[in-house]
Amino acid sequence: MGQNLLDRAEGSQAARAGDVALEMRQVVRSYGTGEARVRALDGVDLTLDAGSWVAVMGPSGSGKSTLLQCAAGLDGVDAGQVLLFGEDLAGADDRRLTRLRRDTVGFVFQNFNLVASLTAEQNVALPLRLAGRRVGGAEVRRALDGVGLGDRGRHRPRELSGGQQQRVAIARAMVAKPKVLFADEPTGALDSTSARVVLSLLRRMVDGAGQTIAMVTHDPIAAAAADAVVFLADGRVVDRMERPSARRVAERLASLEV
Ligand SMILES: Nc1ncnc2c1ncn2[C@@H]1O[C@H](COP(=O)(O)OP(=O)(O)OP(=O)(O)O)[C@@H](O)[C@H]1O
Repeated sequence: MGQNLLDRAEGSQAARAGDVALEMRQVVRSYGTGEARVRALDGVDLTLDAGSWVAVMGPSGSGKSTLLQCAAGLDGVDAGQVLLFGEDLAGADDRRLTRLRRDTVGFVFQNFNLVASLTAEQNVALPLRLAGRRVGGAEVRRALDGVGLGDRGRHRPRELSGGQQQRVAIARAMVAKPKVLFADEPTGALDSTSARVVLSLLRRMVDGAGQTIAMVTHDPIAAAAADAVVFLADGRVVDRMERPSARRVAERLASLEV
């Protein structure tokens, strides 16, 4: 990671207006070989402004999860460029990528990915501990307070509802103050009430803390909570909708799925 990116990652997570958080240029990512070769991403161009929230939608197999993995530096690309705050991930060695993942990006997954044997507080503190940082109890409790779970810090995941577990996962992602949060189906396993709570937490991160979110979802209602929706089909961006409504998103998605 370049010093420029490190400086910013270590400073405030709030981005400056006009910054571009993520830029993908003609990104290609294939899997398999020979007959079985699949172009999961087939020339993706995508720009994500800092301080904005973009949902990624598309039919099953259209490349949504692959896009998120490549954008976050969890997976490499075959061709094209991925720039996070202007820094080309392809040019980053393993050490730089590790620091980038630790300092600049956060993740939230559909199945929460909490450690079953740890309490909510320990789960929230884990990424910082693994990164060798001292973690204050107050910092962890503030993060849990922020997602409305200040009284559940000593509970283990199995003692929490799905919605509460996802809120712990959000607190865990946010305690490191990432500039960009990548969320893969964050409401996919939740009932509609819990989903609404999670979506309002994500909105607060964007509006309150100036963070940037890229979120894969199948749910038009979740997508409508974002500032814009990008539609993928066959590994390409085929449309982008600003200020989406659930109805318009559902209609556009249906037209891609036929
Ligand atoms: N590790 C892999 N090995 C081989 N093929 C893969 C791998 N990961 C993804 N693919 C293929 O790449 C394409 C895109 O997959 P991806 O998971 O990104 O789609 P998606 O839009 O997220 O799908 P879904 O909505 O079903 O989760 C699919 O054809 C998939 O089969």
